[in-house]
Amino acid sequence: MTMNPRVAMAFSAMKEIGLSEKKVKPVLKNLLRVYDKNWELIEDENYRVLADAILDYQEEHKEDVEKQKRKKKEVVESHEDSEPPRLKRLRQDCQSPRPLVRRQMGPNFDLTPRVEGIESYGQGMSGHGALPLNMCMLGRNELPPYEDYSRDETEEPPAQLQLRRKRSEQAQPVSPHINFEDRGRGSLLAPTICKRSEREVPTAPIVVCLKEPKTEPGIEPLPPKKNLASGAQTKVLVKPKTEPCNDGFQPSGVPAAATLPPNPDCRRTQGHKDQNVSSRRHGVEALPSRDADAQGHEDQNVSSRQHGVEALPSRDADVENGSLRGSGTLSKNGGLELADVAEATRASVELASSTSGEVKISLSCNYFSGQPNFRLPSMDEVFKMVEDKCLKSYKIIDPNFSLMNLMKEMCQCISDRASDSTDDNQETLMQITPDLDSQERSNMRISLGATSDHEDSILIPPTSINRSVSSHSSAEVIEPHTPQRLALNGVVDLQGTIIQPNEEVLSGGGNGSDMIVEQTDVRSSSPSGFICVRQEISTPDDIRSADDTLVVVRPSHDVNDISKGQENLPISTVNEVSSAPYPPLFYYISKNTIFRSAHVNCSLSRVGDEDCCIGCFGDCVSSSIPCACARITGGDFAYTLDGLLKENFLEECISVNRDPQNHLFYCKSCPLERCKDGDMPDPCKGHLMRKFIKECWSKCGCNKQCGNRVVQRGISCNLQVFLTAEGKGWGLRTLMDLPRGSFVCEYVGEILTSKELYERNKEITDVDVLTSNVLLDAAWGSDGVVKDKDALCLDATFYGNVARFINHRCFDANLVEVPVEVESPNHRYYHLAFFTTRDVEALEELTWDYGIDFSNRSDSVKGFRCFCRSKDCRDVKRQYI
Ligand SMILES: C[S@@+](CC[C@H](N)C(=O)[O-])C[C@H]1O[C@@H](n2cnc3c(N)ncnc32)[C@H](O)[C@@H]1O
Repeated sequence: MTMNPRVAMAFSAMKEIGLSEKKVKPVLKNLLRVYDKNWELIEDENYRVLADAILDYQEEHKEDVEKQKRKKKEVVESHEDSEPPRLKRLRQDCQSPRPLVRRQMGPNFDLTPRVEGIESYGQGMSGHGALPLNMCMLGRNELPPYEDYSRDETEEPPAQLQLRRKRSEQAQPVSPHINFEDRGRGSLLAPTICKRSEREVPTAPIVVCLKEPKTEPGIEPLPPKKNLASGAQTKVLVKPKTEPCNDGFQPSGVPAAATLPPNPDCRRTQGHKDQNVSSRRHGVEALPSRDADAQGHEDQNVSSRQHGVEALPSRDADVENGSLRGSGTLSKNGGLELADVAEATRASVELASSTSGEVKISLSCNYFSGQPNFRLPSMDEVFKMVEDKCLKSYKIIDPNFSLMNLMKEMCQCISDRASDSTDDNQETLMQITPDLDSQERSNMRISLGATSDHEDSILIPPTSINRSVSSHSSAEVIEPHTPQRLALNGVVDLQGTIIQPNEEVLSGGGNGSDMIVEQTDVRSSSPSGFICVRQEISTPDDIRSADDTLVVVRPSHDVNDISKGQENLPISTVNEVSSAPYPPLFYYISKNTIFRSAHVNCSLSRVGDEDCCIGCFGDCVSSSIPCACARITGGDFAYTLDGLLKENFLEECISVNRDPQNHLFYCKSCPLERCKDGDMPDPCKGHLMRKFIKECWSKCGCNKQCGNRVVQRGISCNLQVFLTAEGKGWGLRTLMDLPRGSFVCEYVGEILTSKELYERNKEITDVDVLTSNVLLDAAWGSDGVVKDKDALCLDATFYGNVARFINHRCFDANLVEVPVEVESPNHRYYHLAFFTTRDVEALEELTWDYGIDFSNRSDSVKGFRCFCRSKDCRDVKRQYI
């Protein structure tokens, strides 16, 4: 049914002053009824009457329920003898549209009914001729019994409704906190909280008391429009009648004479009572609840207070305990059109908070109309239960143990931790930052919850976010950024074998135009409108949000040092080519990190005497007799005294790359093939046999400056990440001349088993994110079947170092990768180190040969179109075949 535009306008006007449709609707309906659909009166002064009525209703809710009940009871008792109980048939047949109210309005207007013949009831009660009867919150069938007094239209109405203006004739600002001043004498806008028997007693006509609104600080007065007061003296105001209310709302179609069910508010009040009492014991102040139905939330708030908790402003919270059930009953039995709260399903309570309130723990209950008995229990009850459980389960015997204190402490710890910028362990914290596209907007914020007031950026420990932050929790907000396809869609082993999770063809290269850029706009897909973030993008699960959208959150880059101080030298980032901002975000790590199941046993106990040089002292390389650590390299160290790779060693490494066919071995049962889940794995495609370096390490007697400790000392040349002009995307270059055989950097990433990587890539491929991984297979084939747990890979897609920027160059790349054992003597796990294959000049790009076979369609298409410009480019050759 289309909404009456005037109703819509009224809703909209009220919305502007913060009154929800749900609150406006019942009051408006009753006003329309009372004012005989005289919209002008309602619309006058920017809906002042309506606003007043609503706000007074809310205010009235704060009244003590018992007091009202007592009053009502008194009224009932005082009238019981004089009035027949003929109240049930009210508006059933719409036959009594008599003017019941004399419309009057003066400068001091009253909307006070004068009940002819029964005037004494009201006057006796209030002194203003008003009876303590709520009109505005009554449903249609709750209209007061005066309608039962069949009267002729021409007769004097049984009551007069007079708007009584108390203090001034001027229009007043509408405040959300206007009080009725005559609440004590039973103003009409209070919710009906009465028993069924009370309602069935004949009572006096409707009384609507409007009083001067008070101006709340900070609320601008509404501009005086048509002055209600000045022109009001002759205005006909109110005529409650028994017609079906067809004022734009959905008709109920239910006979109005039905006996009213118990008012939901009664239950609500009761429902909250326990909670209130309970909460007070904890002695904390409650926040004002924005939309909360005054009484209901008052209770809730009180409840919260006692736990040191504040009741959250809950959008739906004005339908709280029991009210859902109550409204349903009303609708069913009484056809109460106003009871449209069945869909309201949420209640939120803040449980604990840090001292300054920036960190809070809140409880949110979702329930549905299908759970009519849903009632938020007393928090004390709950806390007691949990504490008892804790005592039972965890044997916490300290009688002072308090869950509330625990939660408070937790909030405080988070707060302290989050704001402790000098923390040494800062790397374990996550900095929520803007994407680099919007780096200038550096004050990106995290909002802990959609309604959080605290929007300052904070650091959050990864573990606290991993998996827990989703669209549902309305957690941190971060601008969506553009995860870029990083490298190869598959694992490139050192020979060029690629683990291909599937045969999907990926296009694009490393440049701005060809590179496939994945736009992950989580905002658009997040139900809450917030962007979901994950801190650890370490598993396929982790990179998906609750709504199954890829969520990529990485820390921001420091353009002056992409390593953020983790390397010996700062590594700057420059873009001299385009307006594209900075590289895709990732976690910079300078050391390999085990993802989950990778079996990397680096314990000292596994390093036998034959694998270290306990007896050495100082610098092993300068010693006349090479130590045990040189055994693997044929009794001679791979490094020169200057720390460069020796010529012959380097040549061998290069030739393995350039002439792979002569350096291949084949697994009996290749873990790469096994991990693809096939019952009949394909035969091994071959792996390169490489030459290893073994560096001295902790169990060795030499010192840190020993010449056989090159890779483990880390980067020692000036490097820079830059945007290539050839369309390869970001690349790495040296800022200084490097002699041939210089160590440049190691390939650092997460260590995964090949199975894990396969699964990850499969998952990532599903969402079109390219990966950047290498296979640590340099020693495979040497001793039979490689166990799955030993088939290790490095993945720098999410966690990596500067090597993830090294682009591919066919054949004559200026870097070569060399397996280097440091901690582990068993060849399964090693470091992959890059050395220069020739002298490299400052500002030259550093490249290595990924070993991709561009002639193998399935390999090359998953990689990229090569822009290496090598005269031996395999991709170019393929095109000319
Ligand atoms: C390990 S990443 C290198 C860094 C990458 N350019 C970046 O911007 O992050 C590998 C990716 O760079 C691009 N790339 C590397 N070498 C390339 C080449 N010779 N030609 C074209 N694209 C290349 C490809 O997109 C490849 O998937």
